Amino acid sequence: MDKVQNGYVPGLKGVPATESAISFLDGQVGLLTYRGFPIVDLARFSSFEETAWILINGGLPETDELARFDAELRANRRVKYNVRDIMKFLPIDGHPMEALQTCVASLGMFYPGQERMTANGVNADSEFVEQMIVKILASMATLVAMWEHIRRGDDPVQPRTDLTYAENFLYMMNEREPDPVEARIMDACLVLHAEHTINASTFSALVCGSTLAPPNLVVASAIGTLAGPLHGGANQRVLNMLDEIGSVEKVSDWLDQRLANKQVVWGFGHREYKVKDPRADILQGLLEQLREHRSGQISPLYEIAMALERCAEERLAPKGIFPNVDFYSGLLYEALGIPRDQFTPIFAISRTAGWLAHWKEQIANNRIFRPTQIYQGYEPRSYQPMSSR
Ligand SMILES: CC(=O)SCCNC(=O)CCNC(=O)[C@H](O)C(C)(C)COP(=O)(O)OP(=O)(O)OC[C@H]1O[C@@H](n2cnc3c(N)ncnc32)[C@H](O)[C@@H]1OP(=O)(O)O
Ligand SMILES: O=C([O-])CC(=O)C(=O)O
Repeated sequence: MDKVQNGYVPGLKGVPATESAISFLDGQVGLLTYRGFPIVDLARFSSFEETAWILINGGLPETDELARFDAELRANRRVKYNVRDIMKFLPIDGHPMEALQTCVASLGMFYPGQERMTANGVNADSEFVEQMIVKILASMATLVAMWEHIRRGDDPVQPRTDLTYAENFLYMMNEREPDPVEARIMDACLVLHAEHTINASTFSALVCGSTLAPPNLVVASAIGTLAGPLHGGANQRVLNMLDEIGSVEKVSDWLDQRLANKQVVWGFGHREYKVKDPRADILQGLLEQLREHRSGQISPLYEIAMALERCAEERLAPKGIFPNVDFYSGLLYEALGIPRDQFTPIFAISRTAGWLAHWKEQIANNRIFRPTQIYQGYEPRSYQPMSSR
């Protein structure tokens, strides 16, 4: 039961935090649209580049608009050598989300221009906004792949400009040109994770953006929020959980035990959806596509995941708890050769499009976020110096 006292709603459940025209979801029927376009169509027919453009600019691009945006993204894939040097100082066993946050936070020092945010009394100059959107979005994949090589003690693989965003990411991660079917699957994953109304990390981005902080720090703040296991960090935990279950036969007992211990099942449940997340369905479809492409060869963990979903039909579905976007994504990433602790950074690459779209929307009509609280502490009381306590 959700407590509402004196207007305070824990977790701000159901409380509107902003007005936005970027995405819409209906959690009763499992509908998600970006700028009005259904996610099913975007995942099938669009690309990450076009989806990012749609989110940031509001509608479908003309051919030349998309070509220009794509060319700018390609041209901005390289990051300064100094960013690489920062990575070299980070502990190799640190979580990639921490490495990513550190490096994204540093970008503003290498690409300055913060003073332009408040130029001439307006909240931002549009050229700076567009430049930073491209710079940050283009850098994300490079930073994630760069950390993968640096932590292994290898030289990073330089980005290529002749590949799409998704192809280039897989190329930089795996040091080989990706199979076209695999690249298309990665592209669809990036589309699917790009935006999701006012989730926790986007809210974090909005709060940070509302202070007119620079966009690299807006994204860094969102990365920190996405990292938690109740949010984007669940995708990594799903795979570890499937490993722990071990086999299809053990699923039912494992789930009983888990629920009896009042532990959450990773990759299940959502604040907004009371049906299966539409993206989980699409991701499962992509897993099927990959299985067919590989002549039936896919991780045995996929069978365990499907068995868990079947068991949860009886035990969690009646409470409105279904697989969310994090449930099937990791199985795809693992099949594409990506280490588990890089699953959430991939989510961050994609969600950067949504974060920056919200940042742009926020600063165009800004008011600093400054909510209030219900004070539960002491009445004013007298301070005793240490000597008289
Ligand atoms: C990209 C994303 O962020 S998608 C979400 C990724 N996160 C996860 O997969 C982590 C597991 N899921 C969860 O912890 C939750 O479902 C959240 C954080 C996503 C949503 O949280 P809330 O909207 O606050 O729901 P809340 O935690 O209040 O759950 C309501 C009830 O469902 C139960 N519940 C919710 N999710 C789960 C779950 N995954 N497993 C078991 N029980 C669950 C809660 O225990 C609670 O039960 P109760 O009413 O008996 O106390
Ligand atoms: O909307 C949320 O609460 C979580 C989220 O970001 C998503 O599901 O993509």
